[in-house]
Amino acid sequence: MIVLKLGGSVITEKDREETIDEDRLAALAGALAGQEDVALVHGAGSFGHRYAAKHGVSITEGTHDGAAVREIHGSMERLNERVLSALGAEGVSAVPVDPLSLAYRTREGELSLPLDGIETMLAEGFVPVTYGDVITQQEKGATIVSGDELVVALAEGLDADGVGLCSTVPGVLDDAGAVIPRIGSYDEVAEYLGESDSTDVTGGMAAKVRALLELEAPASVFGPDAIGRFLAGEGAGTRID
Ligand SMILES: Nc1ncnc2c1ncn2[C@@H]1O[C@H](COP(=O)(O)OP(=O)(O)OP(=O)(O)O)[C@@H](O)[C@H]1O
Ligand SMILES: C=C(C)CCOP(=O)(O)O
Repeated sequence: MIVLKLGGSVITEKDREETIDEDRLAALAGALAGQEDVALVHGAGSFGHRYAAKHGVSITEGTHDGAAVREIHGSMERLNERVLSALGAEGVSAVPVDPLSLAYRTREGELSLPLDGIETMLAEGFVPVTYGDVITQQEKGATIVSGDELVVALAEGLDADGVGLCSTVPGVLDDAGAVIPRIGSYDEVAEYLGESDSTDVTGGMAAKVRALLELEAPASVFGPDAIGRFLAGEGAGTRID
């Protein structure tokens, strides 16, 4: 099975509040038509990040304010609903997986994500669709979990054969803007890796590469045009292994 993340900046217009990139989302959903054995994750883009920033909540900064949690989570639910309906329109048997209700962080910040329900969804032919969200954390109230963290937890826990991150960029880029074909260690590319270029409380490309290098399964970072190649098992963007 594969774990695939649709980047928030791909499926939304990241600089326009709560705005979907309809054409992009429809094209990605079309590429996934007929696909099974895939767990999907999506990021926040213009939906979750600005509410998280407004309330000062991040992966490490928590809140005990229920209204803040509801506002961040509500925004992500609205985005998830749109992703589900785009997938549904292509006949994908997509079903939601809500991190706030399912997952939590320990006091040390470790993510706990029970997988039995998701495994059963996959076994029954559903395509689970989860997303970066706000989740509770012991002694901190609630913090953000990024879609990238969920990708790692799903890939490890479900023993994925492959991992894909579909982002706005065609891959991890070097200082000349060229796609780096393969990354085997963080140090070889650290100088090129930066933060996201818009409001993003979870880290941009540096955090992604770091997390993907820790996985057993090979991972790829690619742009929306390459999703078909990725799903066909062909080379797409940057391979991280
Ligand atoms: N060396 C690099 N190569 C490619 N992108 C880079 C690099 N350094 C920084 N970036 C930034 O990382 C961004 C991708 O990370 P970002 O977190 O925005 O993506 P996403 O996963 O699509 O969105 P989201 O986090 O909302 O789900 C790129 O748009 C770019 O601005
Ligand atoms: C900001 C929120 C709610 C989730 C962030 O998830 P990401 O866009 O995958 O980093």
